[in-house]
Amino acid sequence: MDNGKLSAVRVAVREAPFRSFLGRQEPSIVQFSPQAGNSLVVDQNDYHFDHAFRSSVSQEQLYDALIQPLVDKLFCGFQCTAMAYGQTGTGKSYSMGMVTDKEPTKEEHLGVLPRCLRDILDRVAAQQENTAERTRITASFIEIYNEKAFDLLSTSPMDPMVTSRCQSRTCMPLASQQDLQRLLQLGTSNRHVRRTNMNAKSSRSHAIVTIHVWQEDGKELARMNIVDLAGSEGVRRTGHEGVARQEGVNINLGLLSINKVVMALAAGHAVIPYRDSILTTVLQESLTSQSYLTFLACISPHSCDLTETISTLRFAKSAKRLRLNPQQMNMARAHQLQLQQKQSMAARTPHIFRRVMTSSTSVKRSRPPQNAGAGAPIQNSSYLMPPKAKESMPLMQLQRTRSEMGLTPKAKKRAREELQLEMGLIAPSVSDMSESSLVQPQVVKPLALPMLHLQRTRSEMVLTPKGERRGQEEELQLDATLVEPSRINFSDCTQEEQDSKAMAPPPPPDNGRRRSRSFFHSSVLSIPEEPGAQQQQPQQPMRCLFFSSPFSPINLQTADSLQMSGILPLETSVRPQVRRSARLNSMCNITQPPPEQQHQQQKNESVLRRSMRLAVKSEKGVVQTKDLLTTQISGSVRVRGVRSKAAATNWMSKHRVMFLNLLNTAEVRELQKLPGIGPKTAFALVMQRSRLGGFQSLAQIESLPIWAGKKWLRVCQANCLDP
Ligand SMILES: Nc1ncnc2c1ncn2[C@@H]1O[C@H](COP(=O)(O)OP(=O)(O)OP(=O)(O)O)[C@@H](O)[C@H]1O
Repeated sequence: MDNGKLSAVRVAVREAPFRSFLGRQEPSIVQFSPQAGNSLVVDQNDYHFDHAFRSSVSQEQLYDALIQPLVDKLFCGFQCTAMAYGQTGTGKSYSMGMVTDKEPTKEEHLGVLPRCLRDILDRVAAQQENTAERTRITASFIEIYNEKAFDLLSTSPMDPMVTSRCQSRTCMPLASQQDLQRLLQLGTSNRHVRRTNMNAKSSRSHAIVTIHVWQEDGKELARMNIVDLAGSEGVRRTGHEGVARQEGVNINLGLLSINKVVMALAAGHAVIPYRDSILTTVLQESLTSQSYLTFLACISPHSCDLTETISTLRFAKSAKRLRLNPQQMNMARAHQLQLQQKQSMAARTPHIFRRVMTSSTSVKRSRPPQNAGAGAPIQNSSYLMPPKAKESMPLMQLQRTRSEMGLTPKAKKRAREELQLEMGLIAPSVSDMSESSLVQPQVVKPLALPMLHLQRTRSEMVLTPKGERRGQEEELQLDATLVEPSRINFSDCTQEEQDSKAMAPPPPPDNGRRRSRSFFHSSVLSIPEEPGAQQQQPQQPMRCLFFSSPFSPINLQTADSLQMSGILPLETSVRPQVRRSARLNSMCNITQPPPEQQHQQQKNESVLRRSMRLAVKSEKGVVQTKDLLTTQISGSVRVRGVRSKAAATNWMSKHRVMFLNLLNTAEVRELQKLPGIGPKTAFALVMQRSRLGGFQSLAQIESLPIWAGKKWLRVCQANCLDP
């Protein structure tokens, strides 16, 4: 069966016969086009639908043209809904086959429901002849009356249903037409019906009969909803007062809400008002992307009903604009499961994003693996991230890149520092000490670096040449400061000495020059340093016991690095948090690593230093090395030419995929953290995603009607995407 041929939303109009009790025969206000069977003119307005049925159309013709294709879809595993809408007394219940008389209904008057069931039972019988598969058919019948849902097949049909979407309904097995007749009789006897000026047996409630097709193993293969909406009516025209009037008001409320939902969906609005009424809440599943939807708009030929007829046609017209993307129920379940898995994964990681995006100081570290002895070099720095965070690396990288965009230069620098910290490029800051006492010395993990480098390259693509130069300079300075890490030892000091060292008063202003836009202004690297102390320290090699590592950020600058970077020592101002962290950490009783580990650390240090030197020389053109490791370690060396273009293209395609994945999986609160996406847009995206059953491409997202003006362009720019 070709799934593509049948439009997901089909709209048909059926003209009702003249109401005999009105006692007049007048020309119909509806003119049908003699050529096309799908156009009509009412009040000089043209309307085009999938089908336009005259009053003379038979029930069978209507069924064959409109509903039979739905039954085909039902057996392909799709959820299908047929809904009759229109003014009271225009034949909705008649068309849908929801009326039961004491005498058996004549064959020609059988409506959609009995025909549909007959079709389904015939197919099931044919299927069972050919295969060993056993398929079960059941049906439920609920009504929505006065904004309350009632299970008409339950033992207490007068008690309103509790669950908002009426998921738990009484189902009756259907094996024959007699079963259906019993079901309809039971249901309609419990349904609210009243005599009105317009209809002797006017339905005062919206009725939904759902036929479920079950597989042998108890899985639901598909379902068909047959919806007979109560008729729209002018309260004055029905001549009702009291309870009946209130019924009319509630009927109109439900119809108005369904109207609003359809219009909002058709217009691609961000917020779909499903919750406006119980009717739309119950029908929510059928009015989203999951279902094949068929509307039958029933209209009156009488001129006195012109207003209602035009209103019904307007509704049908807006329904025609709906674009749905039905999914097979089993596939939808699999997709739903997949989505749930992804969402739960994403839900575990926002704390990581938040830290990278909003933290201006430190990145917390997790405990290293148990087998890593104190002070032992850890070959894989990825342990810095919690295991759950490692699962979601692509998302994190996306967020990081994103976090760099749209930030102030200072915040961007901090983000980069944090990124480097996570990648194990630099040692933890003093402000991390309270938590980082458990962190072991690290070796730069080369494999973790290409992404970082590409992210930088990308992030610089949107910078001005000046900004780019400044970024490079700053990175170079950062790299240079990393080359020569030195040590400090608080362990040999008493508490007072430690405090006095840490809280030394700032020197006079002429003691050093402060860089106004330096990395060192962030708490990660804003480490006080006395020029004199630099010479004294090497005499007695000291080790930062808080990290059991020589890569202490306490004193990262040396004469060499200063020479390279051109950075003068910072004045010895000490930030309060540094002092506090130092005090706290000095209280921790951490033992000094054994000599062999110290030796290993020194070796690591020298390897890092050499790599950095090479990288810096390469930047200056002294060493034309293609050593990727060197290039990556420098962080500031730009790969130019063809290779850089290819890398950028590669990066962009990966980035686009990651971005699309994120939009397909993230929840509203995660989406709204993305640059350029606010809470409303995030909500709109999630609604559209649920409507469409997931986004296929960024182009599809771009075409959504939720982007006003150049909003999408701005989102792309803010997220490093090619628009
Ligand atoms: N196409 C038709 N052919 C024959 N009889 C029809 C047709 N359409 C409607 N009727 C008759 O008109 C009467 C009203 O129809 P019906 O109850 O289906 O209207 P309705 O739109 O469901 O009204 P309400 O919204 O008030 O329930 C019924 O007696 C029905 O048999």
